[in-house]
Amino acid sequence: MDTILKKEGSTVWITGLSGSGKTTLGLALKTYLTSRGVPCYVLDGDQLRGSLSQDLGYSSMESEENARRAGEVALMFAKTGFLAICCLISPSKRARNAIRARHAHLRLAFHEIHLKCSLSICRARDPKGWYSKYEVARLAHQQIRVGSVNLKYEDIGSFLEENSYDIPDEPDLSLDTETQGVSECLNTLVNYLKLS
Ligand SMILES: Nc1ncnc2c1ncn2[C@@H]1O[C@H](COP(=O)(O)OS(=O)(=O)O)[C@@H](OP(=O)(O)O)[C@H]1O
Ligand SMILES: Nc1ncnc2c1ncn2[C@@H]1O[C@H](COP(=O)(O)OP(=O)(O)O)[C@@H](O)[C@H]1O
Repeated sequence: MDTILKKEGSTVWITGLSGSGKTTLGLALKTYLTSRGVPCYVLDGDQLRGSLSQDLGYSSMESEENARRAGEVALMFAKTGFLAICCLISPSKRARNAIRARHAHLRLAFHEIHLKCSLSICRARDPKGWYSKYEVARLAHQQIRVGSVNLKYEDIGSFLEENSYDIPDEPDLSLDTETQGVSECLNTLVNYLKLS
């Protein structure tokens, strides 16, 4: 843990489909780091969408803007020495690369962690009930209301089609949450952070 402690602030960006385990792993990392005195903060897509990004829907452009905002907030935390843990679907490779570039510009480390989990397993997990809600709406040809936003089918994206999520080509770390449990993934992540 010394390596992490000695470092300046940085961002751990956890990306993956809804239900792949971003929040679970992000919170487990926070608990681990906090108990060892490492200052960290979790920025979760679900929470940001009820606050900083409540004006945004889920079209590709709006998701990119959402990621951009989360990236800028992460930078603010990282600049003050925090380890920012971002848990966002962030389906756009372009948006993730732009955030990486912003970090590089400010000489702050950015770790892209991809949670690999197939859409069928995410659907089966359905921790927030979104997949079944969307399926019901799709069958009934209804629009879906999420917070203050009315969603069109073409904007439901990653909930229906795997290819609406850009799989990272070269993530800093890829964790298979389909075959590995939470503690195994956490161990691998912590070991990676200690060495990086
Ligand atoms: N259509 C649609 N697309 C994406 N996400 C949806 C949608 N509808 C609802 N939700 C809920 O909002 C959470 C996604 O927030 P993110 O900020 O991570 O999404 S994104 O990066 O802007 O795509 C996401 O959180 P996670 O399940 O934790 O990934 C969902 O709970
Ligand atoms: N290796 C793993 N890492 C994280 N979550 C896992 C893992 N294996 C199974 N899960 C389960 O998958 C679900 C993921 O839910 P959540 O963390 O809310 O996902 P997301 O934030 O990506 O939508 C949880 O019920 C969690 O217990």
